[in-house]
Amino acid sequence: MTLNPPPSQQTPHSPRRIPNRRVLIVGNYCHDVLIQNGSIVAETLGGAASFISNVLDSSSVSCELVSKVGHDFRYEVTHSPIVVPEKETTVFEAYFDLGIDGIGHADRVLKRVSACDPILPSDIPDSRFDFGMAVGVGGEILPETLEKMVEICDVVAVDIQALIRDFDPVDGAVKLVDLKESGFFHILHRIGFLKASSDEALFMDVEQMKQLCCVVVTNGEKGCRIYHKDDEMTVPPFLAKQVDPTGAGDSFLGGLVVGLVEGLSVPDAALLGNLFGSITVEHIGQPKFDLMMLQRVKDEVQKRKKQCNLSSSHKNDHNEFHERLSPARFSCVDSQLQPKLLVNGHSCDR
Ligand SMILES: Nc1ncnc2c1ncn2[C@@H]1O[C@H](COP(=O)(O)OP(=O)(O)O)[C@@H](O)[C@H]1O
Ligand SMILES: O=P([O-])([O-])O[C@@H]1[C@@H](O)[C@H](O)[C@@H](O)[C@H](O)[C@@H]1O
Repeated sequence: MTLNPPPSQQTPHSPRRIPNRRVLIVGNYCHDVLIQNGSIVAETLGGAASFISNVLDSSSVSCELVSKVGHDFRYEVTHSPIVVPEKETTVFEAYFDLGIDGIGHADRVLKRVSACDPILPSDIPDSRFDFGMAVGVGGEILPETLEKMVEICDVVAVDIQALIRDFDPVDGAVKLVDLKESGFFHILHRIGFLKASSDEALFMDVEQMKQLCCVVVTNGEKGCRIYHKDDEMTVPPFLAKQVDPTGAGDSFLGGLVVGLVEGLSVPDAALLGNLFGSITVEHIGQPKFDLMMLQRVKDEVQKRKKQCNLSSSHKNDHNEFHERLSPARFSCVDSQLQPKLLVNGHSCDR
C-alpha cells in the first residue's frame, strides 16, 4: 500500500522566497466541565487546539496557534490566544452518566454552553505553512477560514468535528449534520487529510471522500483505519487504561501531523497518532508526556526513516514499527499534569 501524503496544495506561481513555517493550528481553546451523575468531576483546559499543540510542543515541532477566548479564560498556555474582552470563553459540558472510563465516547453527551467568536480569515497570519490544522470544536471555523487555510498551507488536515457540529439553540447539545450539508463541501477537494471518529464517519460518504483526500477514521481502543483512493488499511492501537476519553482524537491528530512533518509514511504517522491518543485517555485533561518516552519515540522515528530509505520492503510493515514503539509507550510513567487554573487571577494547582 502506498499511502503517502497527498501532493502539495501550493499553487505553482506562489512565491517561496521565505521558507515555510511549520504548522498552523486553528481552533478555539475552551473550558471543559466533566460531569457525572449531576456532579462536576473535573474542570480542565479543552479544545482540540490545546491537545494538539501539547503533542506538537512536546515533540519539538514548531507551531503557531490561532485561537479566541473570552475575558474569563482561566489557563496559562504556551500559545497566547486572541482575547475578545466582550465575550466569554467557549465552554463544553461533557456528561458521562454511564461512566467516564467506558469504551470510547459512546457514553458522552456534549453540550456547548457558551461560544466565543469565530476565527476569521483576517485573524490568520499571511505567512506560508507546511501544514494547517483546522480543528474547531464549537463552530468557530467558517468556510472562509478554511479557504484561507488551504491558500496558505501546503497540506491541510481537518477534524470533521470542526465542520459538521450543530448546536441545539436551547441547551447547546451537540448534533451532527451530514458533511454534504455542512457548507464546507466545496472546499474539501483542496484538503489533504480528513479525520473523523467512527461516530462522525457516519455523517460522510467515506467512499466519495477518500477520492478527494486521505480519510482517517479513529475507532477508540481499536486504533484507526486509513482510506485513500483505492487503498485502505487498519493501523493497530496501543494498550491503554482509559480514565477519560476527552482529547484522544485531538492528540491522535497531533501525533499524525508530527509523523507527517517528520517525513513518515501515512500509516507510520497514524501509528504515532494512535500512540498519543492512547496516552491521552489515561489522563483527565491535558496529558504530560514523559520525557524519556518522547526521546525514545524520536529515536524510533529516526531509525524508522533510515530503515525505510534503505529498504522499500519495510515501508508498509508498520507492525515492526508498532513493536518498537510499544516499549517506549510503556516507559511512560503515569504522571499527570494538572493544568494551572487561575482563580480570581491567582494561579493555583488543582
Ligand atoms: N481506550 C483506548 N485504548 C487505546 N487507544 C485509544 C483508546 N481510546 C482512544 N485511543 C486512541 O486514540 C484515537 C482516537 O480516539 P477516538 O476515541 O477514536 O477519537 P475521538 O476522540 O475523536 O472520538 C484512537 O484511534 C486510538 O488510537
Ligand atoms: O475528545 P475529542 O473529541 O478528541 O475532542 C474534544 C472535543 O470534542 C470537545 O468539544 C472539547 O470540549 C474537548 O476539549 C476536546 O477537544
